[in-house]
Amino acid sequence: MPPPLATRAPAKINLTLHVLGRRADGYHELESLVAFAGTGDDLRLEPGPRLALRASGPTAALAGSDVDNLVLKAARLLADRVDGLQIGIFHLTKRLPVAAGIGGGSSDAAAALRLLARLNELPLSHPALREAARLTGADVPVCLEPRARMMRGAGEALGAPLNLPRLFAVLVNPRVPVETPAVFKALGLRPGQALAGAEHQSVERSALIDTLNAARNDLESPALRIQPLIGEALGLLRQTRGCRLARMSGSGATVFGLYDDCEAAAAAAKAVRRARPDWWVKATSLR
Ligand SMILES: C[C@](O)(CO)[C@H](O)COP(=O)(O)OP(=O)(O)OC[C@H]1O[C@@H](n2ccc(N)nc2=O)[C@H](O)[C@@H]1O
Ligand SMILES: Nc1ncnc2c1ncn2[C@@H]1O[C@H](COP(=O)(O)OP(=O)(O)OP(=O)(O)O)[C@@H](O)[C@H]1O
Repeated sequence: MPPPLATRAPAKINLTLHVLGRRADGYHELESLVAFAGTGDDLRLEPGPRLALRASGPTAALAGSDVDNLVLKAARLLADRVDGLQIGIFHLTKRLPVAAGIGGGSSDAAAALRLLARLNELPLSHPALREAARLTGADVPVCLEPRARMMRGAGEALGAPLNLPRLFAVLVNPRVPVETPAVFKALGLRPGQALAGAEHQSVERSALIDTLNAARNDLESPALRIQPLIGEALGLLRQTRGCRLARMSGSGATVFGLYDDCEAAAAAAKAVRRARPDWWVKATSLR
């Protein structure tokens, strides 16, 4: 029996995000340790002659029109590159907050490519798949095989998968969208300009949280200027018992807190929810 054509599109978390500078083409050169959460969207593919998307779930309406969905963009880019590609109708269950720095759209697009690869018996290393991922968006290549790893360049240069210890986390999003281009713009780099103090850092497995504490997210302060609720979310996490690190993911507004065990993460999520019942708050694990 063929394997079921369904997959999870997990949230992407930038445990670190160092901006090295801005390239001549306007994109920023990054160095980011990326991990994936136990929470995410779900995608299913029903094979058929027509490419289409049916989106449902609590945040589906926020993701914009189906024709502009990154799931279809990725599928079209792959169909343009592989003769006779078998396609079908995608069913997306959308739960992740949108424009939230946790790569929801990117992970959905990567999930679509994984399902098309499975249906067409293409390896994930297939050049057409890699190219379709890269052209869909900067975060899509790292989401193609969602395992913790270093991401460099504009997102296209990926390190080998890392066996990180499981991290217990709370994700908090104040339910305000933050647009990625605006945050990069607020960083204020000219094309060709390096970010002062930018240096390469290697990440060791041991004492991972201490290592993470020595790193940072360079998009945090420009994003905070655009959306001050990010600061409130960070402040709330820092007040929770046992919070070892609180930081923003990607270009925001989602922030994450790290804890030593899942009980501490669950208690912290409860405390944040009590303070802000209107926010999206999720206790999860990252790896
Ligand atoms: C901030 C991160 O989430 C970190 O993982 C990603 O770099 C952003 O990935 P993404 O949302 O998939 O980005 P894209 O949709 O490809 O690009 C959105 C916009 O972000 C800016 N952008 C993105 C990635 C990058 N390395 N440099 C950039 O300057 C560009 O202005 C681009 O027009
Ligand atoms: N499947 C999708 N899910 C969410 N947003 C989508 C999707 N397809 C297209 N979009 C559009 O993409 C934009 C970015 O949404 P997304 O949730 O991927 O942002 P993000 O989490 O900030 O991404 P990143 O962390 O990669 O910067 C939104 O403006 C949204 O309208």
